[in-house]
Amino acid sequence: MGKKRVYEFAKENKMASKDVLEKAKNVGINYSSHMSSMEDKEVEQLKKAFSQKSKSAGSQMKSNNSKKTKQNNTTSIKKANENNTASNKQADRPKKEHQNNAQTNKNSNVKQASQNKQTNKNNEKNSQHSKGQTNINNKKASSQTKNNQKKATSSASTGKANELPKRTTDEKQKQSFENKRRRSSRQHRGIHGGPAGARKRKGRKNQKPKGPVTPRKFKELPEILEFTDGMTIAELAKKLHREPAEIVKKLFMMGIMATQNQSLDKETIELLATEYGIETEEKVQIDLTDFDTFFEQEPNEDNLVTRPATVTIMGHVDHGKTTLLDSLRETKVTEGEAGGITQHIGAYQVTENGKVITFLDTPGHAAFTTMRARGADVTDIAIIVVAADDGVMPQTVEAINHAKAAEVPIIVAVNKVDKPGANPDRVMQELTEHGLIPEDWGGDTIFVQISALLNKNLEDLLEMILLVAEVEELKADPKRLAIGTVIEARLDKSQGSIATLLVQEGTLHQGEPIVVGNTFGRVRTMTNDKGRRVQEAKPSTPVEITGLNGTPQAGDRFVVFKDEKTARQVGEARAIDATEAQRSVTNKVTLENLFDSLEEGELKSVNVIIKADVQGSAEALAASLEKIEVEGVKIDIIHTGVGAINESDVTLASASSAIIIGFNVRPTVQAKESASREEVDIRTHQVIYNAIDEIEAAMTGMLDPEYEEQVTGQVTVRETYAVSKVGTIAGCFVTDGVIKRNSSIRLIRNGVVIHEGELSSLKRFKDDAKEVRNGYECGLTIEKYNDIEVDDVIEAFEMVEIKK
Ligand SMILES: Nc1nc2c(ncn2[C@@H]2O[C@H](COP(=O)(O)OP(=O)(O)OP(=O)(O)O)[C@@H](O)[C@H]2O)c(=O)[nH]1
Repeated sequence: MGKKRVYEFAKENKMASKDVLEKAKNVGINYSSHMSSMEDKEVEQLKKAFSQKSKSAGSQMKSNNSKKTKQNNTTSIKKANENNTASNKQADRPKKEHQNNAQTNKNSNVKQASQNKQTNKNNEKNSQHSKGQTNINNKKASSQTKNNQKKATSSASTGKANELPKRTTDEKQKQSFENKRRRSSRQHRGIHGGPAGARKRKGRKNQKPKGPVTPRKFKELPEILEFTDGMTIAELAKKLHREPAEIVKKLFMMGIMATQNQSLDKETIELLATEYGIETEEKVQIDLTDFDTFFEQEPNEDNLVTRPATVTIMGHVDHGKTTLLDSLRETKVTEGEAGGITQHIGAYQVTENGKVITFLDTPGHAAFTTMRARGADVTDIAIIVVAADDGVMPQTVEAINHAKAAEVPIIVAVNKVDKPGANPDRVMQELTEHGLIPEDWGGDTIFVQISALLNKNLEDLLEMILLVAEVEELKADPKRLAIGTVIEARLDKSQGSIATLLVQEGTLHQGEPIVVGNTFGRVRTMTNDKGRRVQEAKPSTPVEITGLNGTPQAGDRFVVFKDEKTARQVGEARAIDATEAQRSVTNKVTLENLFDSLEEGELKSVNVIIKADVQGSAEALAASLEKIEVEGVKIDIIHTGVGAINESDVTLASASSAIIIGFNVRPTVQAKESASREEVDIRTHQVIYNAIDEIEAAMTGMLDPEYEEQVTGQVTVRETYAVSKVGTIAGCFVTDGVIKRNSSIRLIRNGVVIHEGELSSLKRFKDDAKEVRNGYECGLTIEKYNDIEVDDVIEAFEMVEIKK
């Protein structure tokens, strides 16, 4: 038996590897990780150190659970601090405890004093993010944080004030409603501004001496003025318990002219508050449609509990990713569940030593990166599978780089060790070049040699995952409203949209209002990875849900809201935002926008993908298309293939801004869906020439059109009438061709062009005319031009595009 490793020692002594590492450090032994091997002498030394510790910590070390021990210690430290007895014991404790201690000490006064209050608040805050306004204003807003104490006392005195820094959604909704009302009332006043304003002024003049119409009870100024940027004077007046007129006056004295309904900026409001001698606190409005708000929310430390790790398996093609996922699923999932049949929902959980691990069921870094690209970082640990008989391959390197880019810890699973040509050492050697050095060679990467096919060493792999998870200290707050990420989503004929969600924080319950990506709804049903209906899903748990009004996409994030109304509003707003965003970035090439793309210099060649019923037609079409060249713009065939246009063609087209031409083939349903989502242009034809013509026409159309002037007719001015408000009307006779209402004109006097412009009216007798032909009389006026004289000649012309 070889040397003992740190994690084995930890396991034997029923404690966390992390604690062992720390203790070792304290006694002067530096292990690089939990995989480090221990000298016998060190084992003894550590045992001694721990037994001393257990003496000094009293009965607490007796606890079996190492985590518990840590917590117990911390709580006891807290207590000790409170009693001011901690200092005697400190020398004995490991470094981390010192840190804890110091921190607790530091925090204890401030924290402890406010904690009761704060905890309640936080609880409320965290568990009710649908109520929107979180404590952000505490962080960002208050320009006067020094005033916190004051605030505390004032808020303590009134229950309502106590809640103020935390804006609830109700308040937020009220606020946005208020804003709308304000806007509409402003508009209203805009329309009826005169009379309303006048009435007010009159009223004030007449009634002021007699006192206000609605006598207001005198109220003290608030101690803190809570405001939002852009508040109106009227709104501020309410907050300040003062008449708006008084504020208008005050501002006037400060040199700021403003009316009651005028919005004031932050600086002015702060100035005004200074005038009144009170402090300000800005309330920052949270945009509920921005999910970052929920994902970046400070956790409520008191609620944090350990959560399962989420693992993604990556590696080169055929190195055994799927086999590993299947083996783990078959041996581990079904094992624990009597008659359990695993469902493919995109993720599943296995239990090892009573601890749960969540595996994402889509192997490969493409899915991993797509998720990341959409802002979803769900993976905690990456397993890089490398076949021992094949070694490090291009996609192995890619996978390593993807994992490194995501800053996710890596475990290497050297697979297929059962194979005759297996050479695990070579794999290790090759991986060192990519920064993955095994523990035995002085590095800190965990390598496990497995055979996914024969289920060999899978337990070891799971144990290592648990070990890394433990070191990572993965925690989540199950008490808040759930947030997380879509793992998979599809449209089902009978059930509608089905999405697999991975809960990342909070607990998801059946029936909750939810916004998923740009869709929303209520969680109608929840099914777990074993196909069982469940009522709730805790952090790191994947569940399949129904009840959404649309189908989200993998990698979309979800947020649960307290009430359906907010969920609907947020969902609808996000859908609108997404449509607008999509509209503004239409960079996909379609035959329609081909010309614009070329004009902006984005394209020098047009990428085309050809799918045909037989290879011969595909090649013929490709050859013909490649011959088209219009003004230096060429066709570039990036892919040809036989068979229906599938999703992969669309993905390729989307990634390379290509147009897909189908000859005698149609797109599959999925391809059609994905093409409309990705805005990929698919053109299908039965006749080769039509396909060529269409492309050629589009390419011709996309070239800069050239125009030439075409004179359509001539008229002579016979009379002129000066009409006030209209200008000069010319009574004319069409001597040649035709003059149209939308013609451009040139006014010629004695052979000299004296004006060029547009008509502003053209009439036959009293009626407006679209055009007047040769031999008829007409009346006309010229836009913004009145210097028309009898015998002037008016030439009508049009700019006509020259066909190439
Ligand atoms: N001998 C042996 N063969 C294995 C082992 N693991 C996987 N294989 C075989 O290797 C081949 C590829 O395995 P997959 O699991 O499909 O590999 P993959 O990495 O998922 O491949 P892609 O999905 O194409 O990326 C299959 O024929 C497996 O049976 C193993 O441990 N030992």
